[in-house]
Amino acid sequence: MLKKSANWSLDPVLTVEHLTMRFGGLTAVDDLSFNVGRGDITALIGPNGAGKTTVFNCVTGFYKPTEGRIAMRRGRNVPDAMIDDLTRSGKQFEHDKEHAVYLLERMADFKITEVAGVARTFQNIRLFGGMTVLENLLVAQHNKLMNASGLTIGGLFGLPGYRRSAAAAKEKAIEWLRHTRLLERADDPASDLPYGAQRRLEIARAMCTDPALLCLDEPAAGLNPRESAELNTLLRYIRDTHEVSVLLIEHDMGVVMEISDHIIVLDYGKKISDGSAADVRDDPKVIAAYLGVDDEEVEEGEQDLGVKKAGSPRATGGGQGDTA
Ligand SMILES: Nc1ncnc2c1ncn2[C@@H]1O[C@H](COP(=O)(O)OP(=O)(O)OP(=O)(O)O)[C@@H](O)[C@H]1O
Repeated sequence: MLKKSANWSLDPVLTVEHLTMRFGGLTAVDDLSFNVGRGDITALIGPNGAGKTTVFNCVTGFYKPTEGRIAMRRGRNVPDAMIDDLTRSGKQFEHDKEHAVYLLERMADFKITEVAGVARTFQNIRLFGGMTVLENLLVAQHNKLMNASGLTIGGLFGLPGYRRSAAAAKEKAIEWLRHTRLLERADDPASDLPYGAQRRLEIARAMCTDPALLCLDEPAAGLNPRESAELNTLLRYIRDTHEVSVLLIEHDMGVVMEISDHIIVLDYGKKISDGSAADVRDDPKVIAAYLGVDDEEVEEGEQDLGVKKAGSPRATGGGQGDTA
């Protein structure tokens, strides 16, 4: 069952405003604004080259946007005024007793994960292949452990605080191995896992950093139908049980339409639709630009919509059959 309330306008966890990213003469993301609702699964979709990965890279600090504000909001109903005050202050983040705001465009990528609570997975799996499955999850918690050690050798060799944190890190890793059905493979090298299991391990690793927002870049790519169904169950579990908001890029429309509370559609770096799965599915702009019409019809649709090409060639066939 999909949730009905429009969390993205009532209580956003992420607010992206006027985001623009230029690479030389190419505008990959063009004055884009959208919200991600707290506790929602939000999908960012669009044809190949629409700018989805560039948006992800801006949100997670891999790119510094050319223009725009990206505000991560922790705590319920963060007042807009708090974000405006922070923007004027020139600081990266601010908090009071109930809320915290982080301006991600001002923060380094590691701080976005560690401090602002945004975790991500990649289109191309990036695990430590030579390490065991369990070690991959412990490494993800390295920073927390180093802090618990007091950053001293003495700490590493025996402070009770460090021992407690090490035990908690292992417990958390085992919990996520269980949720992702990888416990039996805990001692195997990560590179020995089949592809679908490596994708689940990436999600487990991201969850071990205790994120408030989990960003997944094509999590269903390369999965078979059974694995895609399992992914849906896992993402719902993460949303419902751990109160984590999820933002995903996905080409598999079966996955997107089934699990998304909210869908944002990009074409040539601009937002062309934004709403529930039903709203987006029935939107003629989306059908023209994305959902499997041939090139000629896409051209006509774009002319009708006045969508301006960014000057880059777009790969054809960026539909659901592409990567699934
Ligand atoms: N680092 C970069 N340097 C130059 N151009 C880039 C860079 N990254 C992305 N682009 C260009 O920006 C545009 C948007 O690319 P992006 O990868 O964000 O699209 P996408 O929607 O994620 O596509 P796909 O579905 O194929 O992954 C494309 O024209 C791409 O070639």
